[in-house]
Amino acid sequence: MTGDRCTCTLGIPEVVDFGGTGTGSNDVETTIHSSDLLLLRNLQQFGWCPIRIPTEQIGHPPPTQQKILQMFRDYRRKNDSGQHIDQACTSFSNDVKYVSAESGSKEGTVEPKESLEIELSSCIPTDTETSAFPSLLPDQYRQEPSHDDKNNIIIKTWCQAMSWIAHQVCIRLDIPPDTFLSYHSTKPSTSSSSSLDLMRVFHYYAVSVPSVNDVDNDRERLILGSSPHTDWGSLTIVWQDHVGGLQTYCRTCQSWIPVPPPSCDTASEHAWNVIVHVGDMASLVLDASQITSSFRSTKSNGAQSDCCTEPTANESILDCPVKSEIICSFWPSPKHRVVSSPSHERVSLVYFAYPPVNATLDGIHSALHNWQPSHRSSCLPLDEYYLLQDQSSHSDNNDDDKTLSAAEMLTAIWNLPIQDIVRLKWKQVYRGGSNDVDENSKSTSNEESQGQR
Ligand SMILES: O=C(O)CCC(=O)C(=O)O
Ligand SMILES: [Fe+2]
Repeated sequence: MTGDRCTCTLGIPEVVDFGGTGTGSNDVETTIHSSDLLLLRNLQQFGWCPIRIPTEQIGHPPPTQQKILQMFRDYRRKNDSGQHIDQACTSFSNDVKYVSAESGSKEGTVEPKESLEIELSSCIPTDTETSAFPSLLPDQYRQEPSHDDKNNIIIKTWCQAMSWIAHQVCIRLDIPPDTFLSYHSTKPSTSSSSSLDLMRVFHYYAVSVPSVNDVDNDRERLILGSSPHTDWGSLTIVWQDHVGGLQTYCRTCQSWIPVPPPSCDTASEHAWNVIVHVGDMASLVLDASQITSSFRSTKSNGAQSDCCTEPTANESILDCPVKSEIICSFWPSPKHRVVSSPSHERVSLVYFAYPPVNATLDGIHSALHNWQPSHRSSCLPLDEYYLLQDQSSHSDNNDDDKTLSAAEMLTAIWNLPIQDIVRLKWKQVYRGGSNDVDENSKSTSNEESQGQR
């Protein structure tokens, strides 16, 4: 099944315009208030929503394909000239990491792309720099910066812009931003250094489809730049160029639906056209079915519930498992993938936002207790959440290791600090090489890794 138009009645979500002037199709939906409702409706119905933000709100023009491709050329030129012989992973500065091939599935299929990666904590202006967003460029950089400095500043500016957009989504929906996000744009110094948020700049190669033999004639051959997955965190903000290739899975009509790329007209410097994806953590804490409440009800009254009693010191949390295999969430976590084009290279920016490092899913669930997103919810099997899947490659699996079911995994992570959950996931997706994952860094330093979601 390819990216055909969805045949069910759901269609695709309408663009939400943060500028309030609308896309021209329906003026009723274009006031600020109704655009917030549309955003909420889209996240409830689809788990994702296209958003247009006028450039003047962000203060910096959106990326262009040309600019991003130039960055990768700059990196390669520098690398070829041997300047980074000892730091194969470091790009324009110590903050920006280059990641080459990635293996995106358990089977180890290599995804034809490269990326540059930066953590939000590296993007916050220090006290000596300007802290006023969106005037991000420190004075020192206004004098003739080097090529690398320019790339470095631009990437940081994009990262801040994407972080700001995630923050705006929460504000517009009245979600306390410090439940879903670790960073307030109004308080740049607050706990930024311990944020897990990161942005990746992707370059997907144009890959031609191998010739189809007779046996496979009726099956379409797709090259996946990013294999199907859900994102682990709270919110993901994606900017894609006009080539497109991002697709989301419609669980109703069971087919892949293209996420429309901005047309060449709208891909102008006047607006940022992005997509917000609900991440697994956000979806799980917005549990409408109350399956995750069984932990708290046993904790608060210590009584036997239909789950079990709170584990004693000698029992593991796994003695108190989630029984259900299905969750009904106010916001579904959308499964998505990227299909490589046979003829056009594609670029994107992907910003992965996580809750505060020391928060727990349980704590966020409680904090959002009074946040009523209305009553619509979608039910999906727990094993649809990649956060709850064991993403270790088959060859990494020791036969003695018991693989946890998705329900057991949810039980196991429910009260863990977010940073521990994410560390666990990095370990699962780390591929190959003799070096251990550097737990202080979100990057692996060898040739083949799997992307953070
Ligand atoms: O490049 C894109 O458009 C999306 C990639 C993605 O979904 C991811 O890296 O998690
Ligand atoms: Fe993703």
